[in-house]
Amino acid sequence: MPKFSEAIAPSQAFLYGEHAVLYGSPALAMSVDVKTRARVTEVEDRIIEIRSDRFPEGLRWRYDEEQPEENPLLPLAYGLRDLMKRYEFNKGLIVEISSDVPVNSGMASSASVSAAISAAFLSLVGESPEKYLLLDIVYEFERRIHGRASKTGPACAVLGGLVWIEWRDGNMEVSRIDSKDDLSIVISCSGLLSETKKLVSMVSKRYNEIRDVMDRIMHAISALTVEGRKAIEKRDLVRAGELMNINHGLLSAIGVSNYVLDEIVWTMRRLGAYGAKLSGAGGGGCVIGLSENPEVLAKNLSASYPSFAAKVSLEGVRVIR
Ligand SMILES: Nc1ncnc2c1ncn2[C@@H]1O[C@H](COP(=O)(O)OP(=O)(O)O)[C@@H](O)[C@H]1O
Ligand SMILES: C[C@@](O)(CCOP(=O)(O)O)CC(=O)O
Repeated sequence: MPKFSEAIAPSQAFLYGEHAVLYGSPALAMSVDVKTRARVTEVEDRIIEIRSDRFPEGLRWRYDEEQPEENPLLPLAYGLRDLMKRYEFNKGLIVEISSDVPVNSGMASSASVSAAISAAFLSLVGESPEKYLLLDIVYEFERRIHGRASKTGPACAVLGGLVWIEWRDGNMEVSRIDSKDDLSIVISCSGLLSETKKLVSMVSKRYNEIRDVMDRIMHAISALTVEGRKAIEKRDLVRAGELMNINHGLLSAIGVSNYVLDEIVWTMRRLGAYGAKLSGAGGGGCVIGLSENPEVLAKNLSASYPSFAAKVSLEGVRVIR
């Protein structure tokens, strides 16, 4: 039996502060109990092969003989190649990914996958890194995939729970707040792709063009994120929902919402949500909402959009074999 290891990692919902977190604001996100599983198997051939149920074309790369062809899985292969060098692993790997996380949906599928494969690889080579070291490794993957990125997705995938991102002296610091498992949200999917890299650069262009205006919006998002944290910690869902509504309005203002996302947000509100907003990069992807009864809201929304209730995952990435 070839040597292998397997790990499982949760995904993310942005409660407050996406985009603005790239401009110095804090962010609050929830690790979501919708997960990615990755198995990493050692092989003698010097290859990196990635198979994924979401990317049926896969990738196979003889890493010291050929240049790999363009492929959406390439950033993962490059990230693995770096890890293999760092841990002096001179063989090959077959990586099998199966994920319940919708791709390009604002749920940080990229970070969830990167955390599962990094943790599985490290276990294969007999390492059990401290969580914050693993977080830095996953953040490197994230930067390969997106270019400019915050640590929010990696923190949700690695640490689990509610994660707080803030800037101190020019560095992004990550901490876990709260440790109760009683938070659930509703997630509704637009079916439209949310292309993180494209949206981040669109916002950056706008920021450079009308900086005074954009700075004020980012500042308002920063303030509401701080208030949002207080409301979430107190489990004051009414106030937390109200702040989500404000956050969604400001995300619309910076240009990352659209007709479909706004329609889902309004449908959630009409069906009784305390508040709703797009989650992640926007332009498509998912909308999240807070409600007294997320199961019932998700069921009612399902008539119009694929929707489900999702619980906070207190557990971050975990090696399972
Ligand atoms: N199930 C998966 N299998 C393999 N790679 C994945 C999977 N999910 C995400 N990825 C990687 O992450 C990229 C998508 O990341 P991104 O555009 O940020 O979407 P998201 O907002 O869902 O993170 C994919 O192009 C791929 O490299
Ligand atoms: C726009 C941004 O704030 C969130 C992107 O989230 P996602 O890739 O859509 O899950 C970028 C980031 O935080 O890395």
